[in-house]
Amino acid sequence: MPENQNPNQHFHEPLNQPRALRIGVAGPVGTGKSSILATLCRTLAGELSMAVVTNDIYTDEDARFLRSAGVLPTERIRAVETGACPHTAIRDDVSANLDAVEDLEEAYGPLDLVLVESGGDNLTATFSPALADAQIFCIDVAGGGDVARKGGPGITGADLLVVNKTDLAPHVEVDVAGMVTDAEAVRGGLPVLALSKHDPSSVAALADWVRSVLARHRAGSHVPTDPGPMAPHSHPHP
Ligand SMILES: Nc1nc2c(ncn2[C@@H]2O[C@H](COP(=O)(O)OP(=O)(O)OP(=O)(O)O)[C@@H](O)[C@H]2O)c(=O)[nH]1
Repeated sequence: MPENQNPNQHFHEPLNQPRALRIGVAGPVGTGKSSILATLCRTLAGELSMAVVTNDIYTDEDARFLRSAGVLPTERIRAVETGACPHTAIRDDVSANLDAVEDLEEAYGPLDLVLVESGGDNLTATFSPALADAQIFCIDVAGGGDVARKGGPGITGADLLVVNKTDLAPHVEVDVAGMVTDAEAVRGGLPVLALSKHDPSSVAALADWVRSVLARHRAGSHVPTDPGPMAPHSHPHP
């Protein structure tokens, strides 16, 4: 083993199979990222071979939620405990996540689709294009109607922006159409989807978006883009 090599890091032989499409799902705490993964698994697992990687700072709670939801065979759901700012594991040093994705591909491949959920964070987290071929950024109406105007790389540059929990809009006095218009104004033509897990037509639109990215990935015409770096931040070091 070369000097300086991390003994815990696995090394993967190149797989003799097409690589799965990797879609990252990021967004602030509680906006519905795990629910989006569960919805996509329920909708697409009958037609696609899928796996999931979750990121939590201290626990494997999101993975346990998805396992208990019964949306995929439990062994296809892996948890990465980031043990640090969740930005780090999806952006600065993606090796633990890449390990998890490649382990799943080795064990259950060929896979069509791997979904990677970021740890809940503020508005600034984005995936490195080295980890995610495409990324969904999720905000929700419960965060208030002005969230879409606040910007940040996920809102302005993610491949898809989801405005989630639209069924709650009347209860929190938010105008969903206005929120979507605000978001579209800062996204330069990139798509915005108003979603509720209780609204089948919006769920179908989400699944169709995934199918369209997968078709481009398979055709070799999908190019991962970087929504841009997160805002400057620092980590306290004990
Ligand atoms: N009414 C409604 N509730 C939703 C919807 N999507 C998610 N929720 C609820 O919102 C809460 C948070 O959802 P999660 O999917 O756990 O959110 P998350 O972003 O993964 O949360 P963290 O991993 O803690 O950041 C749960 O109580 C969900 O049931 C929706 O479309 N409508």
